[in-house]
Amino acid sequence: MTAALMLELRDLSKSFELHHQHGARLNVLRGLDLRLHAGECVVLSGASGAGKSTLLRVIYANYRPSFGAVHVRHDGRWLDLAKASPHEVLDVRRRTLGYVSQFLRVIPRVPAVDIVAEPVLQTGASPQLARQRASEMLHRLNVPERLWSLPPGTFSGGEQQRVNIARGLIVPRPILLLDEPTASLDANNRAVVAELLTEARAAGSAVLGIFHDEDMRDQIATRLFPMQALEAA
Ligand SMILES: Nc1ncnc2c1ncn2[C@@H]1O[C@H](COP(=O)(O)OP(=O)(O)OP(=O)(O)O)[C@@H](O)[C@H]1O
Repeated sequence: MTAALMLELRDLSKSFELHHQHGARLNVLRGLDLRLHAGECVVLSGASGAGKSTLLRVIYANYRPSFGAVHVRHDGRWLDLAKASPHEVLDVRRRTLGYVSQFLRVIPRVPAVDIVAEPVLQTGASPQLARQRASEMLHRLNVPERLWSLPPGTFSGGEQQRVNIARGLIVPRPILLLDEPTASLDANNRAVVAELLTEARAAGSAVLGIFHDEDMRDQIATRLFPMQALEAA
């Protein structure tokens, strides 16, 4: 049986208008096509500045593409995020499309365990169950228990990153976008993340990510998607 197509980019282009340079345009993505299936892990490769993060932000609808389509399978039907309403984008983000970046958005005074538990609460689960699931994730990612009840503002870079990954992976998502989520992790914790991603794929998630670490790439990528910087117009 062939795996379900989950995401399809068609003829996607993105350029930025540089307001400080008399409206010059910077072309970052041009005519890009990509298909992502359930259970795959496609890793974006290419030099710094090739547009890898921009591509993930366009898919997550942080940036609107200049041209082309971002078709996402949402609730069994196809939706073009390039044309979707803000309400539809929020619904897709809540139930279909997860995004884990390098940085945790710290909310003052909210303990780590509650930051991780929040996506579970949003599914309608009880606070007890959400906290239990959050504790399991934090434990798995080797975040010391003494930190769970503290807000992560003062945590180390790697500790914050692990809280961020725990939050990003705690609820299974049909499509997962990962922008270097393991950049500050040691080899042990990278291996845990690789394991969590393998489990997510086995459960049917389609993964698209940026990983500069070669070991990590070798462990998780089912395919590479090479990208190249374009010349400025
Ligand atoms: N909001 C923006 N406004 C203007 N230019 C931007 C914007 N976002 C990205 N760029 C430019 O787009 C190009 C691609 O950036 P991007 O961050 O996508 O590259 P990348 O491949 O992810 O690089 P790296 O591996 O260094 O993170 C860069 O030249 C960057 O300056």
